Amino acid sequence: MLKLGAASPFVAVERSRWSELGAPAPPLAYDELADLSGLGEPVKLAEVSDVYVPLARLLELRIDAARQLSAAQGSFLGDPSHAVPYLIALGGSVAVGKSTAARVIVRLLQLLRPEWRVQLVTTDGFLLPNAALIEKGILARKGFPESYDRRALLRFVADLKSGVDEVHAPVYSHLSYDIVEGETQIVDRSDVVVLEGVNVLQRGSGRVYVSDFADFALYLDALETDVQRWYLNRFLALRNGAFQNPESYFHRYARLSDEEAVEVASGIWERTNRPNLRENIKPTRPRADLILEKGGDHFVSRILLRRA
Ligand SMILES: Nc1ncnc2c1ncn2[C@@H]1O[C@H](COP(=O)(O)OP(=O)(O)O)[C@@H](O)[C@H]1O
Ligand SMILES: CC(C)(COP(=O)(O)O)[C@@H](O)C(=O)NCCC(=O)O
Repeated sequence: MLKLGAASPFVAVERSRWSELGAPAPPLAYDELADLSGLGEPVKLAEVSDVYVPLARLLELRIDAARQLSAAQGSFLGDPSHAVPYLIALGGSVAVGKSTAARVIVRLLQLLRPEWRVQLVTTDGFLLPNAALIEKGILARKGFPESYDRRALLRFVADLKSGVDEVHAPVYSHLSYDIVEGETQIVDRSDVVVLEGVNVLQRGSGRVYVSDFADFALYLDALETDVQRWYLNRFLALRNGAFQNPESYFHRYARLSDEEAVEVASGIWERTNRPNLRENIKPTRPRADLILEKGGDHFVSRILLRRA
């Protein structure tokens, strides 16, 4: 392990050392991995066994320890505690690979502990509907802090962590590029919830933040030029796939040439996602408990872990 200097709260673990932790790997077939992956290349099996399996083992250890602590404190207080879900927050830029990593982590936790109910929630469900963003003149700032119903998101995590039996999250569609009216995701009887989104580690002007309710916070990091490339590639893949659907908000981009599509996506990146990364997302990195640093090939090269 590498010390990052006396003032750093993190220790750095090189991939080679990290990959030796927490073996053996639970069985995860290539086909299943392809299903869990996003639009691009499937996540490599080596990436799962070297990076995500040790991560899932570490999370398993921390979840067990948190449960023991909660039970011990409950018996000290003479108040057997009502089990509440363990909340894992996963933040990072648009297109850095959060949804992909979150799906892999959820699946590995399910394989490691089949008795646990593990659910995935994405914060895009808490975006304001397009009509409200248009009214406020901030449609081009989708993903910025003010584009979310922050109070509803805070309420959601507060309810979850205070043991409310059934909590509802609104649902966002990347196809219609809008909130799906009347649809909700039910989170109930969960042992573990992974909450993924650009904003999970952000703080506003309030006194309480989403991260106050997170038991463990992950930040997925990469060079901005790499993330931009992944964003453009995903946009090109969407143009060949989802955008062809007439229901898609971006259907008007379905017939763009490669060059035109890159120009449109670069514009969205430069006007919206890059400034959001610089102003609102990257500054949350030091709040994480664990940072995964990815190289240009999506491989995690280094892990920074907050000292326990
Ligand atoms: N580990 C990985 N290996 C290969 N490709 C990946 C990996 N993680 C993400 N990607 C690709 O990068 C793009 C962005 O990933 P995604 O999970 O959609 O990002 P986010 O949820 O952060 O916006 C997608 O096209 C996805 O297929
Ligand atoms: C809705 C999002 C902010 C969600 O980001 P996520 O947390 O899923 O990475 C993003 O997908 C988005 O739509 N950004 C707006 C600009 C764009 O179309 O890329």
